[in-house]
Amino acid sequence: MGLHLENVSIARGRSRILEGVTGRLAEGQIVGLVGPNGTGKSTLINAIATLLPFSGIVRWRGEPVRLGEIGYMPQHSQVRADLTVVETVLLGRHERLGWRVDNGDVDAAIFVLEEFGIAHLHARQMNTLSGGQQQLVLLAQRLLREPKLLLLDEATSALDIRHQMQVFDRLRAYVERTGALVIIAIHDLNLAARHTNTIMLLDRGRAAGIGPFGSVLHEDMLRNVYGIDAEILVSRSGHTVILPLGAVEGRG
Ligand SMILES: Nc1ncnc2c1ncn2[C@@H]1O[C@H](COP(=O)(O)OP(=O)(O)OP(=O)(O)O)[C@@H](O)[C@H]1O
Repeated sequence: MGLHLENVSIARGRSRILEGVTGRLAEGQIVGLVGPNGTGKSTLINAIATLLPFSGIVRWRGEPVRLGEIGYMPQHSQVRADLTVVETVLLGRHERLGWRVDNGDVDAAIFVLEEFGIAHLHARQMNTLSGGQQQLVLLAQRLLREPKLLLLDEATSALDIRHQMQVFDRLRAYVERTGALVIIAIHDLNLAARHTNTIMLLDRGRAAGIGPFGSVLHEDMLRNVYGIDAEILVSRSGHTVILPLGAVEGRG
């Protein structure tokens, strides 16, 4: 059944931030939500997560979204409390844990940390980690919940290239194991081309295209929406690569 969006619109004051966003996103895939700065990606994610009032329809598996049942990681997520890494990951299961944490839960938390290559940090205080390390821990926390709908707002923006690939490999394995739908807002179009199944392109609050990368982000679309001239190449290993050539003159 997946996620169904119909005419999702949001206005703030006089400005329309989302306008008539419509589309169906099937389960069992990674969807890259892309578009230039300020085009409404975070707003759409927040609307799906029920954190913003909107007009239109959002249905997950035919029902309204319930925030407690999905995974959601906002842009610039941080942990301010005085917690260790493993405690932070365990908070992903807080409804289930109550006052008792059993060994099975700790093992599961350590396992997710191992998958992200950061199990060696398990006893560190969160506030002693780098921004990228914190981002990995918070992703591990979201995955420990095993949500069937996972909304990630630029969740790999602080990561080096190896960790970005590691995160997408883990998300891919997670999607294949659980049949979940992962929607990730992302600026790096080459990363999106490599690791997502479907692209949802926003252009000034409207859905300008939904589909496989090549059918949405062709050279004309990059010019019209992003204001860049670019070549789209196929690498020796058969992957799509966007090579930006320059900004189109006269675009703000
Ligand atoms: N609280 C707010 N009040 C008024 N306008 C807002 C508010 N929050 C966001 N906006 C506006 O809504 C538009 C969409 O913002 P949003 O953060 O959703 O874009 P985005 O695509 O996620 O951008 P970025 O890629 O820069 O993170 C922007 O023009 C922004 O200025």
